[in-house]
Amino acid sequence: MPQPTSVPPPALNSFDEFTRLEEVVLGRADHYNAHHTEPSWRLFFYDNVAPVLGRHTTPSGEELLPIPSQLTDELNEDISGLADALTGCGVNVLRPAVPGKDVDIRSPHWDARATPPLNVRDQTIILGNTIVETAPHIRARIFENDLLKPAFYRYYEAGANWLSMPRPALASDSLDTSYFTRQGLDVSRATDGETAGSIEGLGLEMVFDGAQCMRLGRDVLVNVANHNHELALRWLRDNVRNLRFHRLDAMADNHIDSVLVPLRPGLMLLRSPEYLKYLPEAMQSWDVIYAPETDDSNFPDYTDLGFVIPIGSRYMDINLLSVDEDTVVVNSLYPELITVLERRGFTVVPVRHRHRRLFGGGFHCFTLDTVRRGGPEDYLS
Ligand SMILES: NC(=[NH2+])NCCC[C@H](N)C(=O)O
Repeated sequence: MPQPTSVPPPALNSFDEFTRLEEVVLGRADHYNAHHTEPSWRLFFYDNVAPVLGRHTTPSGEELLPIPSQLTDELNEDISGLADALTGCGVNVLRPAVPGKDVDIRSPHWDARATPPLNVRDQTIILGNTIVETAPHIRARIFENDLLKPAFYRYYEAGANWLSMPRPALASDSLDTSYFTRQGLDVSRATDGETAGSIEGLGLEMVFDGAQCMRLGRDVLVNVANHNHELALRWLRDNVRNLRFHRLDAMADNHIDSVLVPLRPGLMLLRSPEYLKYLPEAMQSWDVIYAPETDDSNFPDYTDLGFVIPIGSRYMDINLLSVDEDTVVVNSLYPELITVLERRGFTVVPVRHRHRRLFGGGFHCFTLDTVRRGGPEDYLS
């Protein structure tokens, strides 16, 4: 009798954001029941949370802000919808391991409630056949990739290369606040009450998230907004020799995937014309779809739920995921964008995603596209 043959895992191959998607890791929100709003978290989300900090801090200085379970349940329901849609498009969907419980972590310098592996785009960049684990900014995320290791070993066994940026200590002086201070903003709402220890002689560290990159074949755009990021760009250039890294000078505080999404060679989705100037010259002549206006009616009303904090902006839904150069998965709660994309000839797969502003991620953030068909093409000449 013929033996059933087990299909070998595919080779890691992901150079861009738009060629045919074959395999993806999709995040999960199990146990996402609190935001630990300690200083590294507040600084990371400062653009969005500064206006509500203070107003929402409890008198006891409690930093663990509970997320109502209804919201996490609804988020998981929407993520299941995304999993089904991707499977329906013929994409193989892998998931991170489940945390199993709430996890409190402690380093020699601080402690934090661990963040579940939801926004898997953030702590890893796939550069061709190389897994690059990045250097977390948020303390609560320092062990997040452990839950992706089953997937990473699967690709490693199949021949992938695997690198990690030096793990930052995230001590009290590690993070650069200059992005905000350059704009004349007071960062004390983020940094006040810091209880982490310091390390003598350690200044600003290499700190960087995968979602600060956009991949375009042999070119990678890299948002550098401060010295933490500057160190990481140098590390990328030194360690990944086969690609060209282009510095985008402070296009955003950190992540750029709710500002810019390349849709196919020569066409990109961009938040607004003011962002064009940050892009490499070759991209400035690309055709652009600007993100259409949306209004508050597309966002849930949380007033009855008591405390919730928006860590994502109203632009989160720019953050779509391409299945191929003609097919995109878009939040059904951004109908204005769906209309524009359909008019441009795209096949849009609508998937509902309600709580994107509370968990800081859209479909691009929730996914790590590990296998796409494209190679190290030159899209910039
Ligand atoms: N990979 C991600 N988590 N991206 C999300 C970027 C969100 C961006 N900071 C905004 O508020 O619009």
